[in-house]
Order: sequence, then C-alpha cells, then structure tokens
Amino acid sequence: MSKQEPVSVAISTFLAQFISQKNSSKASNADHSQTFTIALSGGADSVALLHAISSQYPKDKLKAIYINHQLQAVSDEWADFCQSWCQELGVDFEVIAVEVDQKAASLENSARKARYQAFSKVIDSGQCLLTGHHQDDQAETLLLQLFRGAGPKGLSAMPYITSFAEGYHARPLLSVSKAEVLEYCKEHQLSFVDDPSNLDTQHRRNFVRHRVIPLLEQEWPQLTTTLSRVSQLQADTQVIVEERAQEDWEACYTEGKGLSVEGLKKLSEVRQNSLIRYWFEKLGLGMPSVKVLEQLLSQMLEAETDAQPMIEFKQGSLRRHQDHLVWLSQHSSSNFKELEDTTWDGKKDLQVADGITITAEWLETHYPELIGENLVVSLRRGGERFRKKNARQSTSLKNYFQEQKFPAWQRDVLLLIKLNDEVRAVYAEHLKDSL
Ligand SMILES: Nc1ncnc2c1ncn2[C@@H]1O[C@H](COP(=O)(O)OP(=O)(O)OP(=O)(O)O)[C@@H](O)[C@H]1O
Repeated sequence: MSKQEPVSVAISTFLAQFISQKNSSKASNADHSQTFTIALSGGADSVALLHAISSQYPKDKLKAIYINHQLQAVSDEWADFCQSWCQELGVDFEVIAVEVDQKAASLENSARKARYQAFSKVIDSGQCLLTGHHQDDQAETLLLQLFRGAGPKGLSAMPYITSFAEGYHARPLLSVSKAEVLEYCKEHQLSFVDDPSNLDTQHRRNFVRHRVIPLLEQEWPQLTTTLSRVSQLQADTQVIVEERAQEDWEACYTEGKGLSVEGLKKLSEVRQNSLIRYWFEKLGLGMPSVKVLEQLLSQMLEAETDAQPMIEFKQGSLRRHQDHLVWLSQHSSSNFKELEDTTWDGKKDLQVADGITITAEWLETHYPELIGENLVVSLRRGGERFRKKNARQSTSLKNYFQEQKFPAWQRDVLLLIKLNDEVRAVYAEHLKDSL
C-alpha cells in the first residue's frame, strides 16, 4: 500500500518524532523499546490508528484497551468486536469496565472522566497512550472553546503530545481529516462500529460537527485545516503566557508567606490576572472568571495593610495577611472548626480530620519529651496557657502566638497539644500544605 496515505504518513512522522524526542541522544526511530497503549473504541478513528501503527511498529510492543462504560446495550458487543479484531491482528487486548456517574449534568463528560481515570491507572512511567483524535475533532474543540469564551489556553484545543499519568498521551492523527481516516479504512477494508450517540445533535459537539462546520465549509472549504493552525498558534501563545507567569510567580511568591502584594502591584493588570490564574492552576482550582479576578484583585490589593480581607471559594479561602495573599484550603478552616478534643499518647499517628494527620515522627522530632504522655489535641477556645519546653512558668497562649507571629486567621485552626491542661506544642504543618 502506498506510503503516501495521510494516515500512514502521520503515524511514521509521529513515531520518528516521539522516539527521537525521548532518546534525543540516540535520535533513532529504529529504537523499539517504547511501548504504546492504543485507546480502541471500535470507531473508525481508533481502528485506523491501531491498524496503521501495527503495520509500522512491532506488535508485541502494542496493546489495545477498550473502556466499557456500561451505558449502552451494545457496549459488550463492541468489546467483543475489538477483541476479535485484535486477535486477528496479533495485538494484545484488554477490556476495562468503568462505573460512570449517571446523575452528572453531562453523561458525556462523566464517561470521559471515568475513561481517562481508567487509562491513568495503566500508563506507567514513560509509557504512552494513543487516541484517535483527528483534525475535525480539533476544529470542533476549538469552536466549542470559542463559544464558551475561552482564552488562548482553551483555544489551544488538544495537544499533539502531553504528559499523562506517569507517562504521555499522544494524538498522532491530529493532522489527518476524518475523510482521510474513512478513506484509509475503506482502502484497507477495515470494519468499525458507529456510535449512535454521535448523531444526537442535542450534544453541543455533535451540533457543531453536523450543523455548524458543514455550513461554514460551504464558504471556507479549508476550514478544518485553518482552524487546526489557529489552535497551534494559540498553543504557542499560551507557552509564552505561562513562561511569563512563572517568572512573575518566582519574583512574587515566598514559600510559607504567600504572594507579595507589593510585587503584584508592580505588574500590569493583565499580568496580575495571568499570575492569579497561574496560582489557581497550581492549587488545582477551577479557572476564575474575568469578573471574579477583577473583584479579587481590587479587594485584595486596595485593602489597608492591617485589614484582613477574605474571599471564600468552594475549596477554601483567599486572604490577605499584611503584605501577602495566602490560600487556606477548606479542610484546614471551616470543616475543622467542629473538631472535638482527642486524647493521644503520641506513639502512633493521629488522624485529626479528613486529610490531616499528626505523625508520631513529627512529635518525636520536635517534642520527644511528650511521647507516652496523656495528651489532648484540641483547637483554641480562648484563655489557654502555654508552657515552653523546659520553662518553669507558663505564659498566655495569646502572647506566644504574637511572639511567633502566627497570622490571626491561622489561630483558630492551629492544633494545640495539651498536657495537664497546658498547651505544650502547637501543630501548624497542615497550614503549610495549604499554601
Ligand atoms: N470506550 C472507549 N474505549 C477506548 N478508547 C476510547 C473509547 N472512547 C473513546 N476512546 C478514544 O478516544 C478517542 C476520541 O473519542 P471521542 O471523540 O468519542 O472522545 P470524546 O468523547 O470526544 O472525548 P475526548 O476527546 O476527551 O477523548 C477515540 O479515537 C479513542 O481513541
């Protein structure tokens, strides 16, 4: 078969690029130690992908996986179809059944989430997951992001190669159109299954696929190629945006203190926005809208130095403490206020609340004299006395907090370790993690 077919060309380009990038010192695509896991749905795209790569790469280094979402009666039939075809092809095959949250607002999204979660468990260090996304998928993704009002990050659409789990996720067919994929299947007489939900134009993606794109193509026949190029340009722009935000982060952020207000004020408004987005991403939070960003920056930057403005989010709160912005995650604040006094002998780790454990190792390192004592772990109620190591007399806890410069907002969520009704140690490690 001609080597000039777009699908075959895309696969050989991908193999050369991926393998030489990984082994930059050897730079040889004859290195076949790399293994690939092909996400095989049974549709034309992943069928063409698996067929093309199995004609160019050793089959014993390939494995196909079908994810059974258990949502449609035909799912088992598709699994059987994939299995018998892989057997014929001589490629290792596995079915992974997943539970999809059927109450979620979008079934499509929750199926996708379950699918990638399952893949993330099988992609070990250096391994690579391949999916059959093609140029038309890319154009649809770009338009969907555009209609959502996305910026360069969203408009970058789907990356060609990206980190995934312990390894990578690649989309070798991104430069190939759907028509070329179908042509490939026809030439090689490959059978595939058709997902009936793809015709349901109630799904926004399918509306874009079946109504919007065909209409636009009447005027711009090269539409999908052009949109693909737009995505690439946006991806390039996003690299610059992120590099800049990282530089600003390094200049403004101090571990244990937070983001400097003075540093932020020196930046232009767009760079302030970009830096906050970068921080939110680091914290694993959803992207703040332009409106939230505006509110956040004006409240935080314009506050008096001794004011303590706070903005609550679902996952925690953002506060200003003197000249810094700090993030306090939810588990270390509101939930935690209900904590009851707990007895502890310090010999084993103590789980105080969800995700917060005081380790015996921590106590042994900092307060070995307390191990084996009748300790009580509690939150501040007011009026406590604090006794320093080897001190004859106790002082008020309030004085100790002031001396140690614990910010006011932290004082209610610090864990007090008491012996005979006196605070002997203060645990603040859970607050460091939340920054
Ligand atoms: N059930 C499945 N089992 C294995 N792989 C799948 C399955 N469904 C989809 N895939 C993989 O994902 C690729 C894209 O499929 P599809 O366009 O249906 O995904 P999507 O729902 O748009 O989500 P996303 O683009 O995020 O993967 C397929 O070519 C295939 O490689």
